[in-house]
Amino acid sequence: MSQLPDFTRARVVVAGDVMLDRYWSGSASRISPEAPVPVVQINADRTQAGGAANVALNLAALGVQTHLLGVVGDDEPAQLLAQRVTDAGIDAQFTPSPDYPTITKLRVMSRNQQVIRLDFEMSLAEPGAFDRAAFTAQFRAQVQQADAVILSDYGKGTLSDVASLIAICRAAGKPVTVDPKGRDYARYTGATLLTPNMAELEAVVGPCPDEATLVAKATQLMGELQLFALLVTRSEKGMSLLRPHREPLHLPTVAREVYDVTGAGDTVIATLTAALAAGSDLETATRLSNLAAGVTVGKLGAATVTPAELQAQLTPDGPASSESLLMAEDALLQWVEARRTRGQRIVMTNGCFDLLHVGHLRYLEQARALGDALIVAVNSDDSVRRLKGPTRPLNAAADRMRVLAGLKCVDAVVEFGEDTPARLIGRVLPQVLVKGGDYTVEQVAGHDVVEAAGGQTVILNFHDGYSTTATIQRAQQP
Ligand SMILES: Nc1ncnc2c1ncn2[C@@H]1O[C@H](COP(=O)(O)OP(=O)(O)O)[C@@H](O)[C@H]1O
Ligand SMILES: O=P(O)(O)OC[C@@H](O)[C@H]1O[C@@H](OP(=O)(O)O)[C@@H](O)[C@@H](O)[C@@H]1O
Repeated sequence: MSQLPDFTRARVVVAGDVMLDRYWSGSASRISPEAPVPVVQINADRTQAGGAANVALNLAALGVQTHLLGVVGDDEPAQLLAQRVTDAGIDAQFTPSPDYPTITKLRVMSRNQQVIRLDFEMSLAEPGAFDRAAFTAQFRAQVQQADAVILSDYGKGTLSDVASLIAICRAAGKPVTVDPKGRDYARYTGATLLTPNMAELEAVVGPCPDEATLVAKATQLMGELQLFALLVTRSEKGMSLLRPHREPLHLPTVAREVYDVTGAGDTVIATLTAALAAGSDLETATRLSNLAAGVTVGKLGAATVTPAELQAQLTPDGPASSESLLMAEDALLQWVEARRTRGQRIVMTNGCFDLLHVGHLRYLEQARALGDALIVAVNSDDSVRRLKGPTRPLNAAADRMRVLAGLKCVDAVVEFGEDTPARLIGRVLPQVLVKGGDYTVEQVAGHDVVEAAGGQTVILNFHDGYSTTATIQRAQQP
């Protein structure tokens, strides 16, 4: 997939805890004479839509026809919030709650850092906080015209009868994604998909110290709640998509720089649901949401992502210098992820490539033809010495890799230090793993993990008469 779905044809309803994010900023150059606290001299007051309203902003920034339902007080923050969402082209219906404040998060900032956050809120779960029947009636009406629904639960009480809202979506046959809160997940039974972050999930299923435990516990929860899927967002570890009877899909983060992670979860659920509503399949929608989160964490405050920014993540940069094909392992994983998201088939092979000869070239060209991008993993100098003896390699790893990177058929080059690249292959999980004809499939390091993940191992024909060792021997003859 190299094109984005057409988000403008999607119509999505967001219901949940809307809030106003307020930022008071100024310099902090002295400590108060009254108490050991910094004095911030405020010179800027900025407001932004937050919580469920930030989810709506993220949808609108993608071009989605967005309808927002929430509860606000009778106060200045309510007016500011209404202004922010209307400016973004969102159709908002706010149910009044005159005796309660509009939920407001006031951050006092200095040098782009929070000095303190002040929350103004009272639980909207209390009976009589707002006209719940009117809210539900508006929700029901909006759902009928929607392609998909998002329930953005920050535990403030707007969604305290979330089970009946999910039932409305199900009866209307509309997908409903939920950003959950609290410990009682039974109330989300029957939702299409939940997007807890790690802390939210662990609060419900207990500690998940490793990926296997996470998958086991999340899979059990998914079954109990009869979900279609569960997407666990894992901060700097990316995200994991779980579906019944399917292998988990673990996506590493693609963030190039991380500045402020506030609201990344809002971006995830908005992008994922927008893509589903625009006709993408769940795996593509998840990959897009991961790319979008990678963009948003590079921005200050709760932020949004435009289709142009998302498209830039999908579009390869212009002609790269061959040096840029030399990658460290983590950079390679991000590179792989971006290509997978574009639907590319990744091919991987490995070797020492000490003296490159035409047999190598033919085999690498054939390997490249099996997919859309070829990664070559190269043994480090120590690894070559262990395999081939103390006189090898003739060329240092940096030079061997640089020569490979100059070949037209090679798209990425990475070094590995172990005797075999099995661990690295297990991280990359190429769709096609290739070796030359001097191996059988069973002898190819990493073939088992690649095949378990649905990939294939290919042994290419051996080109007789070409070998580095034979070339060295010829050169040594008097
Ligand atoms: N520190 C980080 N480094 C890189 N990516 C991050 C980081 N924090 C969040 N992300 C991205 O944002 C997504 C959502 O963030 P997460 O912290 O898991 O959820 P939430 O914002 O709901 O607490 C992650 O899946 C990841 O793609
Ligand atoms: O839950 P509390 O802390 O009371 O309130 C929510 C806030 O922490 C912030 O949570 C963020 O989302 P993420 O949770 O970072 O995705 C965004 O929605 C902000 O707009 C919002 O102010």
